[in-house]
Amino acid sequence: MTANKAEGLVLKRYSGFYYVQDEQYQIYECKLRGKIKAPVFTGDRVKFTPLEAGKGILESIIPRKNELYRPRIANVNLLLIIMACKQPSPSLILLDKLLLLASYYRITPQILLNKSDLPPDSKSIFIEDYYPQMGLPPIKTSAIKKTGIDTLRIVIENKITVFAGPSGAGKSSLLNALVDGISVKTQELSKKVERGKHTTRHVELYPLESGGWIADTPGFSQLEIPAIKSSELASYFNDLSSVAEECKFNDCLHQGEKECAVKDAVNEGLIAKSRYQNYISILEEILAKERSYK
Ligand SMILES: Nc1nc2c(ncn2[C@@H]2O[C@H](COP(=O)(O)OP(=O)(O)OP(=O)(O)O)[C@@H](O)[C@H]2O)c(=O)[nH]1
Ligand SMILES: [Zn+2]
Repeated sequence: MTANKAEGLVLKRYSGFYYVQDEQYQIYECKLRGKIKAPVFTGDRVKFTPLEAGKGILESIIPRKNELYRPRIANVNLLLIIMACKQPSPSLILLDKLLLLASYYRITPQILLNKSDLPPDSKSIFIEDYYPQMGLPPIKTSAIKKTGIDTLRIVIENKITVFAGPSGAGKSSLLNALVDGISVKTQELSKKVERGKHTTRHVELYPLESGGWIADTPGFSQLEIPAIKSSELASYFNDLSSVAEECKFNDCLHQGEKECAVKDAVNEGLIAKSRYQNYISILEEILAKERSYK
């Protein structure tokens, strides 16, 4: 029995069926083996038994690397954080929150600055200067001029990618540039994206012909801060955590304390003020939540 089992990736669930893509890019319409009780997510890697005529039986879920609940998707490899160089000006708080979420859910983040055909504004220049020091060099694209798209293709190759970013940054335009003239499936995606009509409940993965899958979802539509303790927040900020060890107090929150290495580093210009301010504003949100639970 086990000899003819195959491995595949769940692209979507639709009216009781799971659409599973195998390693040869064949798609099978699978029913669930009765004994599976745990919910199957889009993005799950599964074992299945192929049957005739593109049908199959989904047998088991291979353990997940990560899982998101809103949207519900498993095994995301890349969070593509899309900001425009200007129009709209990049949102640094959104960027830092998305980086925090990526780190919390153990998803590799990639910053992308779109609209590189326009002169960048000061925040965009800041992102290009500062974030590479944290190991986060942005890629630059112009969805309109079609520049940087090949670099983006390489970055997302063979990965499950979720797009995120403010309205107007160019997410739909980039998707359209990526899927330009490709398969029917992906053209459906670009149409869908244009209409901007997707529910977050049924996430669908679209295979790109150049390799990789893009989730049909705005990604982290809910920017709720996950259950991080106030004492752990700084550990998710690479630039803060690297100096936090030198704080006088082990439990320093880098807020009102005296002799805080983080605050010193901010005053010396080693840590960006915006990063520190965004840390403090998220910290205050978490502290307020913690107080309300007491
Ligand atoms: N100059 C320039 N304009 C762009 C570029 N990419 C997108 N735009 C324009 O920016 C506007 C917003 O682009 P969208 O692709 O709709 O942005 P979005 O991020 O999908 O926005 P939402 O659907 O609201 O989340 C449109 O008018 C695009 O034509 C670019 O690379 N350069
Ligand atoms: Zn401190």
